[in-house]
Amino acid sequence: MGVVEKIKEVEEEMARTQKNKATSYHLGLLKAKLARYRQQLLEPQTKSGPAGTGFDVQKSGDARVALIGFPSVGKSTLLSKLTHTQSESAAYEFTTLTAIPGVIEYQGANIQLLDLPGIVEGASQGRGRGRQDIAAAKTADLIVVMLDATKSEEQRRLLEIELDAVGIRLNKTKPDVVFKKKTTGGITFNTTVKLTKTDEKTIRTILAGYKLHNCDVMIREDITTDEFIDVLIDVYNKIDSISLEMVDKLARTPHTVVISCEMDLNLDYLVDRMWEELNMVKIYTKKRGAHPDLTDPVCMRKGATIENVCNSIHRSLAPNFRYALVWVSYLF
Ligand SMILES: Nc1nc2c(ncn2[C@@H]2O[C@H](COP(=O)(O)OP(=O)(O)OP(=O)(O)O)[C@@H](O)[C@H]2O)c(=O)[nH]1
Ligand SMILES: [K+]
Ligand SMILES: [Mg+2]
Repeated sequence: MGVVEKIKEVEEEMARTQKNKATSYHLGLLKAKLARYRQQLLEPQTKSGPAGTGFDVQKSGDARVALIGFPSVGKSTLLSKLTHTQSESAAYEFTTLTAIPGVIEYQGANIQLLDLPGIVEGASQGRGRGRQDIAAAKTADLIVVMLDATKSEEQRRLLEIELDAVGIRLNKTKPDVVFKKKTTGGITFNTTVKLTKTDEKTIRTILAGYKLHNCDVMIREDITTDEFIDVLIDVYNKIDSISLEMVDKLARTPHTVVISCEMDLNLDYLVDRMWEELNMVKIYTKKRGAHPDLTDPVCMRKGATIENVCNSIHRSLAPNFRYALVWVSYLF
């Protein structure tokens, strides 16, 4: 049985299983199993072609944002607008066949933007370049899901199905969960509210499914098991071609940004929103007795440790590290 069939089987069993206190542990196990299979689905297949087909783009900069969506929604046009890289765009589908990286310079940070080939229906089951697309998206700190404002709402549902099949959830509010990976120490689990829709055992099972054995988890909201994952923004492009009423309606949808690449509408706002969602902090290093160099920050995601900062400067720094003085300013 292939992985896709196994996933189907588990999903069916989950659908058959009534959700209640007595079954929640069993459902958690199934969920972890699903997570494992999904991960397998994302692992590169050796027989699917020569290595280095353009998807192994080296991570660079301070964070990575992946552009994902159906063909011809304007992903490449956006990359060419926001970065110095030109990615070919055209009116026909599948213009882009590999991952094209560009760099957005913002507030002293370099954000890598990845333009990806269009996703096809069935991508999650290995059709088209979907597998590589999704694998690349999974390496990103933020996924921008791009949609065509001139197309029907159906596209969103179809894309949702593809992304959901690999554990990427579309347009869900980011739950108030703080999650920190560690190298040792096991899992510490804390909640500030009573969990009524999931429980510690289930979440531990899910973490194990993702091979996360050492991390701190702090949950500050009564989440469901499903909400335990992902960060993304939905972007509707081509608003130059729809009615104002329609633009207004789309713009009011939560976690949604409306833009027009062609008419340069709202692109700055999109970058602001990416930055916000990425939760970046700027760290300025300084020498004793000297002012910090405010032109050249080290940019990290919120929650980064001093060790992460050291490693981002130079690999030799952390082993010889003794102490750090840290000043925090909330005035950005
Ligand atoms: N009206 C309008 N057309 C746009 C806009 N942005 C892009 N387009 C057009 O949409 C078509 C597809 O753009 P691409 O950037 O190639 O789209 P893509 O998503 O990269 O497509 P694939 O690489 O084939 O998946 C081109 O003809 C663009 O000129 C926009 O804001 N408004
Ligand atoms: K295209
Ligand atoms: Mg393209």
